[in-house]
Amino acid sequence: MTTNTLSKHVFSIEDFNLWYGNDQAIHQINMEIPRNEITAVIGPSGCGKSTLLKTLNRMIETIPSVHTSGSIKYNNQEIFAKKQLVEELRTHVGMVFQKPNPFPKSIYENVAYGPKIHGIKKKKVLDEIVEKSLRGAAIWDEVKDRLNQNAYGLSGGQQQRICIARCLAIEPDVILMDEPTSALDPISTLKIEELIKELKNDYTIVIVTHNMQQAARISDKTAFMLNGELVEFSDTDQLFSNPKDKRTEDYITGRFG
Ligand SMILES: Nc1ncnc2c1ncn2[C@@H]1O[C@H](COP(=O)(O)OP(=O)(O)OP(=O)(O)O)[C@@H](O)[C@H]1O
Repeated sequence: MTTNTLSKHVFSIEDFNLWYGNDQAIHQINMEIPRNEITAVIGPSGCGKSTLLKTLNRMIETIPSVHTSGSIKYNNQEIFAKKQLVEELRTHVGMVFQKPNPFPKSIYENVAYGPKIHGIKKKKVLDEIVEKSLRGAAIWDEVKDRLNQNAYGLSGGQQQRICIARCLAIEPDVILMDEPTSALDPISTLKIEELIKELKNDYTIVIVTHNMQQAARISDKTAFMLNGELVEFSDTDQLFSNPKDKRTEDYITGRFG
């Protein structure tokens, strides 16, 4: 897989279905995720948001009962193709989780971990990557004097920005975020939201959120899912002000969910 020629849509999802054993969790989804934009995925609990997100970097395959049909192309190449190496896909498509999950290591080691695994050994190069990534995650000034301290000593919001820095250190193309602020207080949430808006200059972001206001605040496009189906996928302004589907309208006006 090469990212030399970048497609307009990072992901093209066609007739995609997913089952956990006999239970179908995703039904016939068609969707194109635009490059350098923020796409939010919203919908009630259990509608399949996380499942869809975790499929995009094939994280879902860690669950043995999962099987799929249809096609998902990343940068014009089928992610399920036999020749596609999962590790390679995941260097292009990074992920940030709901709960900050730093390693029990120093701040520096958390960020240097990915580049080291990819064979970078020179201290000077690693130092540069660590600084650039921490700056990119808007946390450099807060931690620059304590890079050797354990990341567990940071607040939840700071830990989440360390996890974003860890993700940036592998120079991804896309960042998947699974409810990245749901474990954070309002001030940390705002900081992460500001950061996400800045990151879209350099990355494509797909974010799952329970929080409709958050989707409205930060995303360019919003996908509304219900019972494993993609009900509506539109520009965020349009989806919240003038939804095309009655089910979207009912959800965003709080009639269910
Ligand atoms: N590991 C699993 N094994 C079996 N079924 C699963 C598994 N994970 C999720 N499911 C089922 O798949 C469906 C979609 O779940 P998913 O977690 O993707 O929804 P979600 O919209 O992200 O929900 P939430 O907002 O509560 O996180 C649900 O019916 C769920 O019970």
